[in-house]
Amino acid sequence: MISISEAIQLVKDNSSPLLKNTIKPIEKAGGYKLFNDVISPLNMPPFRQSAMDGYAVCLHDSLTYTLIGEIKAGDSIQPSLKKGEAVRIFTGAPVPDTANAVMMQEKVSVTGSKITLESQIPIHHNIRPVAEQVKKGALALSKNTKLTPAAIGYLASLGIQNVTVFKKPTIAIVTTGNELVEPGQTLTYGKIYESNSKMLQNALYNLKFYDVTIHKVEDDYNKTKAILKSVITENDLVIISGGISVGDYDFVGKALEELKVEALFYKVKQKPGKPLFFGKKDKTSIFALPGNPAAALTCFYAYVYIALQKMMDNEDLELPRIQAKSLTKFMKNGDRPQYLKAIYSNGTVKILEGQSSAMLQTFSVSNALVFVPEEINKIEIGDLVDVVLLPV
Ligand SMILES: Nc1nc2c(c(=O)[nH]1)N[C@H]1C(S)=C(S)[C@@H](COP(=O)(O)OP(=O)(O)OC[C@H]3O[C@@H](n4cnc5c(N)ncnc54)[C@H](O)[C@@H]3O)O[C@H]1N2
Ligand code: MOO
Repeated sequence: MISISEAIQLVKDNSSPLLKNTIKPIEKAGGYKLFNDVISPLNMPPFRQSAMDGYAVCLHDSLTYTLIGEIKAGDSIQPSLKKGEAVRIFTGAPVPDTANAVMMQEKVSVTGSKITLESQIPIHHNIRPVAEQVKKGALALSKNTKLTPAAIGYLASLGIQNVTVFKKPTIAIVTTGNELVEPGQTLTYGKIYESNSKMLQNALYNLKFYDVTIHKVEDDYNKTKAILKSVITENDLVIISGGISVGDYDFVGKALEELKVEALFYKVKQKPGKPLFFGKKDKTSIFALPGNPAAALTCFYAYVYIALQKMMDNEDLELPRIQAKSLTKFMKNGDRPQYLKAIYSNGTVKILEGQSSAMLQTFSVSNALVFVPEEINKIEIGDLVDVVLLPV
């Protein structure tokens, strides 16, 4: 059995950026990182734009101008202004080449075809110059930029429809167990509803990993081996739930061994999640999470999360950790470091009742895990404790 820090280090050392690429329509590229520099195909803005609703003028010494027309956003007209002439103009409309400033309408008084400015305005006032944001042929966004909603909008404004991004891992979730029944089916004696696949799939979706398939297998050695063989070949990451402990019907460990998966660790000194397995076969990372639902989800956040961040070449590999004042007392049994379901709020944290690794009720209302190290057995109200913030 290894320590949590050794296990985390092994996950970090044995996970690497995927470096594969894929082309995505920009509306589906949010959260991805650019695989290439994106070069702007046009000047942005493509023409001199009015930044205000008001009057475009050809400046002269007087404050009074003669109105000669109107330009709306979307118009393609190019009236010719002489010194002392003006056109009515609206935000986003093209400013004629012969106009050199725009005055907002609040600062203009109009009498028939004459307008009078409140004060003199500087040249170029309220005109967005051509290519102010980016020039045609210049770097619009550089490789590795994470595509935020703003970045998607920016690419769309440049007329870009598709981008090449770093591919995210293809992920298989495999659940094991004869006792598992699909929600919707009748629950007979001895059976429970299968919940880990939906839980883990949602944890992945929450982190914007959508290339996820779910596979279910009963407690049968040959079937377990067959399914694991195929998902390991076809995916970058395999997350198995259950069947990894020492029972006579826990076939995952034996099947992985038979499939020549390199075991990097099995069993971590922690609660919950002791019988956690991590291994590799060629480039595929394989986690076998304990079947107990809360143990499976805790291990997902503490270990699988790190592998995912490493695969995406992200800098922050672990979930954020802070210290907070405990609002509750807690007594730890045994010497395994423990992750406790908790609610963090504003510098304080409440450790919840019901910490069994079989229970999801408390996890459902948690937004954090309190980490209690090996050497601490007792938490008093007011003690500063380590808190892992969950991405919920
Ligand atoms: N003799 C020992 N027994 C056990 C030990 C041990 O050290 N010695 N460790 C215990 C710990 S700790 C855990 S955690 C579990 C892990 O067991 P497995 O990973 O083999 O998981 P299963 O036995 O398949 O299932 C455990 C539990 O979780 C339920 N489960 C499983 N999969 C699902 C699912 N997809 N959805 C909902 N619930 C699921 C399953 O019915 C069991 O109740 O081993 C202990 N035993
Ligand atoms: O690892 Mo188990 O999760 O302690 O129940």
